This record gives sequence, structure tokens and C-alpha cells, in this order.
Amino acid sequence: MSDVFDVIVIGAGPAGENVVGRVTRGGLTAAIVEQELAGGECAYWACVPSKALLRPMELVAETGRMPGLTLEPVDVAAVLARRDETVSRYDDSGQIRWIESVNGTPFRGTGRLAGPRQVEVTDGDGGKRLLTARHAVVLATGSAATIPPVPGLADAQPWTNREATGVKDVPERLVVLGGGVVACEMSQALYALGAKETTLVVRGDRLLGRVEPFASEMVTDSLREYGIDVRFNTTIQRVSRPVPGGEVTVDLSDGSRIVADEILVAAGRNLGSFDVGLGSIGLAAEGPVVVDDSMRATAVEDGWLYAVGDVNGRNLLTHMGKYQARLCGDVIVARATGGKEDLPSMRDRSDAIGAPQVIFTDPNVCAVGRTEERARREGFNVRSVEYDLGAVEGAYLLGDGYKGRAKAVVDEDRRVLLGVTFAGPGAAELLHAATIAVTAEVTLDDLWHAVPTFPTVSEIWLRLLEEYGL
Ligand SMILES: Cc1cc2nc3c(=O)[nH]c(=O)nc-3n(C[C@H](O)[C@H](O)[C@H](O)COP(=O)(O)OP(=O)(O)OC[C@H]3O[C@@H](n4cnc5c(N)ncnc54)[C@H](O)[C@@H]3O)c2cc1C
Ligand SMILES: NC(=O)c1ccc[n+]([C@@H]2O[C@H](COP(=O)([O-])OP(=O)(O)OC[C@H]3O[C@@H](n4cnc5c(N)ncnc54)[C@H](O)[C@@H]3O)[C@@H](O)[C@H]2O)c1
Repeated sequence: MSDVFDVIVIGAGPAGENVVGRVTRGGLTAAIVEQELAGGECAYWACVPSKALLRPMELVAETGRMPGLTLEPVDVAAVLARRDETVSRYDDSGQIRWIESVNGTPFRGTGRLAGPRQVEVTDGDGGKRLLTARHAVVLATGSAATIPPVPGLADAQPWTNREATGVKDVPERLVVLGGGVVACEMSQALYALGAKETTLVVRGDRLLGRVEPFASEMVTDSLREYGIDVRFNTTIQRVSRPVPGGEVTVDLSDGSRIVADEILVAAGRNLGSFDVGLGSIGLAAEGPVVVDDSMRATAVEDGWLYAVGDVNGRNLLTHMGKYQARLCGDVIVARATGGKEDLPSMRDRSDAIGAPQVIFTDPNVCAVGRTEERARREGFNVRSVEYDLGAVEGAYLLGDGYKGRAKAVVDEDRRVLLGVTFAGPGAAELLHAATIAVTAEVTLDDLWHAVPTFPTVSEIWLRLLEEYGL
């Protein structure tokens, strides 16, 4: 096997795999190096299993809103068995077959830059192999959970997203450090599966700090209605677990102590840039690899290094990493073959305007574009409108007591949407219409003619426009 490829990708998560798919489609050869499981964090320990664990909670809540329907208690073992199916039982042979089916060459091992266009692969037995790229090396090394330096925490075998999404025995008593997306999603999922004494310890004064405040409040209310103890402006001072696998004792800044079965750390991510040999090409070994809008690392001479997905720090979301990967792959092909390399599809526009995201809590929080606060900070002439999602006929028909809210942030100078947020049960599928409107900068006057069907929750679009004054 030749050790020279047109393109070498380090990391076979969703971003890395998509680079391979695009460059081989364009006629280049590609190697991809993976040190764990092809498919990455997303497929085995993040998006996929977390959503598999959240779906039963959503169905229970929805059934509860419909008079006349009753539900048997959740069969936790069956839910966990289905979760195992969704992660292919932690077996990546299907992903490896896909890489081979698009003519990529997979290598098992840890990849490290060993100089310009060179990648050293170390396999599980310590064997080394040097790969050389004719055109480009792409970093797609993702991220890993951060463990904050709280006394005793690292020694207390804390759970990260890996243990939480891979849960085998649901702990009855759970402490969660953090108030972001993982904390909210996983505490609700695990609560619904039996973690009936769950406490969220949040150092700030709100959950989900990057979304509209009304959506944070709705999620806080929902978590508390479920029975989850959410404590704001509180930090963890010390953790101890004297007996491995035994109880965890957690001392809080308010002087209280919680004894739990497990502690889940959900405090953000370390980007996978620290051990990939950036020093060998004179770059800082931690923090995001800064890229331009074609995903090319800005600090590297000759432009042979690219970075896609979590590692470039733009937006830590699978669909954004895959989007970056598609355009990066096309740019690499164009630059290698002398093709046109600045087509509109070959530059990242979406990350800067506010990536679409669905947070799969009950209620779903779905947002795209800028929040009102961000739009004002960026100097837009802003007007916002809000509407009660539960007052839309389509939502009423979904069941009793449907609670939701929508907000649109309008650029008054151009009469286009800068951002949209929906918070409500099952609202996830509403988001893409908003993504199209925000990204394509459709004017409100044109949106008026996009008539939502009756009786669907999408009539929220009509109500928001009426609220605006149309
Ligand atoms: C609990 C949880 C739930 C999430 N849910 C969602 C969701 O619903 N929707 C969403 O859009 N996002 C979600 N995310 C975020 C999402 O998982 C990440 O944005 C996504 O996985 C990033 O993809 P990636 O390809 O950049 O990196 P990763 O998926 O992290 O893949 C990187 C790969 O690179 C490999 N690697 C790293 N270093 C090396 C090396 N030196 N050599 C060889 N291989 C290496 C790793 O083993 C890994 O397989 C969630 C995250 C978490 C933690
Ligand atoms: N549905 C989805 O799209 C989805 C689901 C899960 C995760 N993700 C993505 O994965 C990434 C990681 O999620 P996350 O929840 O770990 O990160 P996050 O950035 O969403 O939240 C981190 C939380 O930890 C807190 N924190 C950080 N350091 C702390 C410390 N030292 N002490 C106490 N609290 C501390 C922060 O204040 C914040 O509340 C995010 O970018 C998120 O968007 C997406």
C-alpha cells in the first residue's frame, strides 16, 4: 500500500468522514486515521445515544397531554437495549465499510503531524508509519469533556458524556456539574429513566447561556416540574469518593452537602488540538485551530493544513462540522486540480450568522441566527416579536396543556429575520423553515406569502408576522 495520498484526514468523526467523501468524489485519494471508533464522539457517546435516551421521555410527556391515553411504566432495560442498537453496539465496522465504499483508506491508530504534509500514525502496538500528503492534511480531531480542577473531582471517577450516554445502571441519585446543553439534556433523560434525586449545580444564574433568556426559563421551569433540583449561583467546592464505585460526597459553595451515586461533569469541551503535533509546525498546541472560511488554517505557510468540526472551535455541532467538511473537501479538490475554488458553496457563511441548533430537552429549544441581545450588540436596528406557541390551533390539537413560545428578531432596516427561537414540545422539526428564512434573508413581505397549513404548529409563522404588524 502506498504511503502517499492526496489528502490525509486525522479523526474519523462525522466531520472527518465527510471530508473523505467529498475529496474522493472529486477524484483524489484519501487516507483517514482514527484512534478509537470511526463515527466519532457523535455516533457512540454524544448525539445519537443521547437522543435515543431522550425520545422515551418526549413520548411519555406527549402521551400525558392526551386525555384517554395511558402508558405502562417505562421499561428501562428495553430503552437501554435500543440505545445499544443505535450505537451499533460500539462496533464501527459499518463505518469502516462506508469509508472503503467511497474509496477512502482507513488507518487505525493515533495521527500526529510530523512536519509539513506529514502524519505519523502510531498503532495500538506502538508500530509507526509515516504518511505523506500531496495536497492537504485535514484535522478533524473533535473534542473531549473538560474536567474542571475542583478538589477531589478527577479522583472521584466522575461521569462525562461517555458514561452518561452509555449508562447501564441508572443511578438513583445524580449530581450534575454544569448548566449547558449536556447538563440539561442528560439530567432530563436520566431522570426519566429513574434518577429521581437529580441536582444540577450551576455556577451562573441561568441554564443554556447561549439561547434567548425566555427559552432558558422554560427549560428551568420544566426541569423543576419534573422534580430536578436546579441550583443557580452555586459551585462545587470539593468532591470525595473514598470507596471506588461507592457513594460520592459533594460539598457546595452554599454550605450544603449532597451524597449521590454518581457525579456527571458537563462543563464544556477540550478541543482535540493538544496532542496532534501542532508544535512540529510551529503552532500553539491547544485552543482552536483558527481557520479561514475555506477551513484552511490561517497560521500555516503554503496553506496545506485545514481543520473542520469541533477542533476549529466555530460551532461544536455535528451538522456544522459536516457542512464545514463538505465545503473544505470541495475546496481541496478545486485547489488540487486547478478548478474554480471560490464558488458560493465553497465558503462558510453559516457559522457566522448563528448556527441552527435543537436542544432536545422537554421543551425542545430550537434556535437559528442571532439572539436579540447579540443582534443589538452587533449594531442592528432590532425589533423583536414573541408569540405563545400554545395558542396556535395546531399546538392545541396536539394535546392539553401544550406550553411553548416563539420569538423572531427582525432587522428593521431590511425587514429580514436575524434570528428565530422556538421553545416547545416537538418543536425540533419547525426549525428548518426558520433556518431557510434567516440564511436566505427572506423579507417579511415575502414570508407573508409562504402560507402555513392549517392546523399545524407552523401557523406560528403567521402569528409572528401578524404580531409584527403584517
Ligand atoms: C452528550 C452530547 C450530545 C450531543 N448532541 C448533539 C446533537 O444532538 N446534535 C449536534 O449537532 N451535536 C451534538 N453534540 C456535539 C457533537 O457530538 C460534536 O459537535 C461532533 O461530534 C463533532 O464532530 P467531529 O467530527 O468534529 O468530532 P468527533 O465526533 O469528536 O470525532 C473526532 C474523532 O477524531 C478521533 N481522533 C482524535 N484525535 C485523534 C488522533 N490524534 N488520531 C486519530 N484519531 C483521532 C476521535 O477518536 C474521534 O473519533 C453533542 C455532544 C455531546 C457531548
Ligand atoms: N442538542 C445539541 O445540539 C447538543 C447536545 C449536547 C451537546 N452539544 C454541544 O456540545 C458542546 C458541549 O456541551 P456542554 O454542555 O458540555 O457545554 P456548554 O458549553 O453548553 O455548557 C457548559 C456548562 O458548564 C459550565 N461550566 C464550565 N466550566 C465550569 C466550571 N469550572 N465550574 C462550573 N461550571 C462550569 C458553564 O457555565 C456551562 O453552564 C456544546 O457546544 C453543545 O452545543 C449539543
